[in-house]
Amino acid sequence: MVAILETKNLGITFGTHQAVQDVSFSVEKNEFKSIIGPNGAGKTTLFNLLSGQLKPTKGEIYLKGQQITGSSVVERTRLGIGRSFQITNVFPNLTVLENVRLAVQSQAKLRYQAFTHYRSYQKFEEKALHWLHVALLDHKENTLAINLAHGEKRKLEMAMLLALEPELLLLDEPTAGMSLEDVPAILQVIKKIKEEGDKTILLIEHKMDMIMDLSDRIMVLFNGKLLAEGTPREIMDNELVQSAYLGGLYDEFTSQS
Ligand SMILES: Nc1ncnc2c1ncn2[C@@H]1O[C@H](COP(=O)(O)OP(=O)(O)OP(=O)(O)O)[C@@H](O)[C@H]1O
Repeated sequence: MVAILETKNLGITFGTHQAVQDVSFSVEKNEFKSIIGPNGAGKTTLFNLLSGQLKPTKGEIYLKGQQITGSSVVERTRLGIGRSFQITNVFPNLTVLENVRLAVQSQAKLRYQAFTHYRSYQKFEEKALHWLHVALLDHKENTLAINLAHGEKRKLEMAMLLALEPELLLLDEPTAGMSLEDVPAILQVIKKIKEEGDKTILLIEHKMDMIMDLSDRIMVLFNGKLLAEGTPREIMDNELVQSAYLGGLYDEFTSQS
């Protein structure tokens, strides 16, 4: 197995607070790995370190064997890291298709320095329609983003992220702020991406049934430290995890299965 992402003793301190401490892990190519942990455990901060929004005060990050610890966000995007945020981030007054086409165009520029002239336009639009299809939004292509329901905006965001063609997807709580009825749709999109089989995915989520359903492996963060790592079953059976974090959620899951 090839590690697409690896961290060694990664850490960051804000003032005296060690938000992430000595976190070492690796993610294999095409693996689906989730990160769980209570509020404030350091999950989003870890993502910020991986995507380059924050620079670590300690440790190293490697992407496909290449050290990227000091690389910028743009450089990491070019190298294949794509990151979603907890908040929706779309152009409200453009249509769904226009939003995704812009992402396709910026990917072309970023990767191939292609000049975006009118002959490329049709190609960009075809690609954009493909990503809308993957994100289960094909029927909404002409809708203004501002008029989409919240769940649909998250799907659009996912389509825009996919349009950047990242090898490694960092998904930060894709169901955040969603109503319960919207959750199955985004879950369906993530499953579809997983089934296509050519993406490595790191997912932060609080919804345990979703985590159990999707993950090959799970990492548990607690007070900025990596408390445990293993298959969903290993994590469920891990007494340290149960006592430190899962509690009621664990009982809820086992009574369902
Ligand atoms: N820029 C910052 N400056 C100071 N403290 C920060 C900063 N970013 C995060 N923190 C602190 O680091 C800790 C970890 O926060 P983080 O947002 O990573 O947790 P989380 O596990 O993602 O939580 P949640 O599940 O609520 O999103 C928290 O105590 C937070 O207050």
